[in-house]
Amino acid sequence: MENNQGKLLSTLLSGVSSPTITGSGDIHILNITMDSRRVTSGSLFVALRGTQTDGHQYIGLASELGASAILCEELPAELKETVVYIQVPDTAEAMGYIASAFYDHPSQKLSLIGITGTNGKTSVATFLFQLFRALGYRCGLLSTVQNQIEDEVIPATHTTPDAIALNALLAKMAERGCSHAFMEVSSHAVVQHRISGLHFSGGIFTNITHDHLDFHKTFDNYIKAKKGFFDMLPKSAFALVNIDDRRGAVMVQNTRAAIETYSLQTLASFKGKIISDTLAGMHMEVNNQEVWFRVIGKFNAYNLLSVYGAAVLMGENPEAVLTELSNLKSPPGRFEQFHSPENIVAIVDYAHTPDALENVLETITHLRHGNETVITVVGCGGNRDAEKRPKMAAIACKYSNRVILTSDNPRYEDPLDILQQMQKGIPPIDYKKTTVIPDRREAIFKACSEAKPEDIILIAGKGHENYQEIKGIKHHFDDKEVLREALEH
Ligand SMILES: CC(=O)N[C@H]1[C@@H](OP(=O)(O)OP(=O)(O)OC[C@H]2O[C@@H](n3ccc(=O)[nH]c3=O)[C@H](O)[C@@H]2O)O[C@H](CO)[C@@H](O)[C@@H]1O[C@H](C)C(=O)N[C@@H](C)C(=O)N[C@H](CCC(=O)O)C(=O)O
Ligand SMILES: Nc1ncnc2c1ncn2[C@@H]1O[C@H](COP(=O)(O)OP(=O)(O)OP(=O)(O)O)[C@@H](O)[C@H]1O
Ligand SMILES: N[C@H](CCC[C@H](N)C(=O)O)C(=O)O
Ligand SMILES: [Mg+2]
Repeated sequence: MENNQGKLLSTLLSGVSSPTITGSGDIHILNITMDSRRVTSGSLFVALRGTQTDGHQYIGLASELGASAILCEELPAELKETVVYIQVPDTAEAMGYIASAFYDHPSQKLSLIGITGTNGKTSVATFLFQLFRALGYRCGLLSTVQNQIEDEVIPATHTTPDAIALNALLAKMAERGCSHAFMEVSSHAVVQHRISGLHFSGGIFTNITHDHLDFHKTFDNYIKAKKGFFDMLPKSAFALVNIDDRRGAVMVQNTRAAIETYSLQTLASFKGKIISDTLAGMHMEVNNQEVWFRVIGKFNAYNLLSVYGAAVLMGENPEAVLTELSNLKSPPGRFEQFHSPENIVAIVDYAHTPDALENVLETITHLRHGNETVITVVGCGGNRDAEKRPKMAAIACKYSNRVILTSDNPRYEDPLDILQQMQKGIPPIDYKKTTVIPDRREAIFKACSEAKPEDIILIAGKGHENYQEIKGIKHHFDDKEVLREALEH
């Protein structure tokens, strides 16, 4: 751990392949940071090439602020005698190994399970965390909604934190006696080497569909990013993949880990079948054993199956696992249901990709008894993959009787531009059922005022989020809060 004496630089570099050191490795590093604004005396400053700027520009500043060592890809023109420079081909990758060493390799002290895929990461990680706690283990969780060490909640800023924050959190978990940690592995995290140097006991692949092409540019790159996680798994780990997803096999093509599969459609190590699915619960067969779950929807059948598989692969008793799983509730903002006194059903869900929206709406379609009206309120995030905008509007129309298009974190874009791009996906025949209400609160109120008893409202895209991000400022906004108010109105 970080202490007054710090860590010997040469020890920190032991996992880094062929670093070129200018100066002596025999100095003590008190902390590591990739942000010059956080450099203090005795820091190791890591120069990262980012999307907005290049950390190499801040090397001079970092040494003025007291950095005793600099990790970089290119040496600065002027070297300071009092500073040690370590040159590596990829600073982001090296930072993973250094962060791990700085915190005494916490991932080796726990059973660390990573979950990757376009949708379902938070759900699976949270279910695993809840399950293993129920089975009596001390556990940690790293997720989009929040990080958690046993009962202590630590706010999350990313789905997968940067390598330094990540190792610091894992170290805290190990220190508190956690035996297990469950974390989401985003595709950004793989590409940016946030997970380099970590020791995983297992990896889970949920699915891959359209998202984040603003960052990865092509679908192929996005697949490669996710596959990168399985490529790095050690031989001792398991790689549990959803083989109903067409890319499931590709994910584990080059992995050294033991390949295991789950499926609702075909033979697999963990095979499930949905017997019935209603608002009250889901009845399934899991490896020939019948079980009733509180969480519902086909997508959750996949999530539960992967959780069951992972737990069994970690040596847990299958029956005990199913008993505990059947009691679990959905994580915050994942198909969360609200029932008004007049019996209007409203669902808040974090579906913010075409695939997630389609899954949720298909689930709702299955749950309908007959003449209920389905009203969907949905928007798309600003400064994010624009290709999903018309697709999500089209999907909302396909499955709903009424669609209200609204704003979802416009960030630095004009909300009306985003809405116009969404509208391009609406087939002319559906124009009549669609309304555009940029103000999300108004949109939710409108949906609730139109709904009659038994109708189903879906509020999609923000789930657990408690803000609306506009021009760099996060204004308090909570779909659930507004919904409760609107339903009582
Ligand atoms: C696109 C992306 O992933 N960006 C992340 C990245 O920032 P960046 O590459 O833009 O960094 P930059 O601003 O160019 O700066 C480059 C370097 O210079 C340094 N710098 C900069 C200024 C200065 O004065 N001094 C200085 O040293 C910065 O600290 C940085 O190390 O590195 C930062 C530090 O780790 C992250 O906070 C930031 O996440 C931003 C906020 C973000 O929105 N990320 C999203 C897209 C993201 O990561 N999402 C995934 C998946 C979400 C999902 O589940 O779907 C996630 O894991 O959360
Ligand atoms: N296995 C699944 N397959 C498809 N859709 C799913 C699955 N699980 C959940 N979903 C849908 O996707 C939404 C997001 O789920 P979840 O938060 O678990 O995904 P995530 O992968 O963590 O997303 P993010 O990339 O934002 O972190 C849910 O609200 C639900 O609509
Ligand atoms: N982690 C995802 C979440 C998107 C959620 C949606 N509400 C949005 O803001 O687009 C992202 O940052 O792309
Ligand atoms: Mg998530």
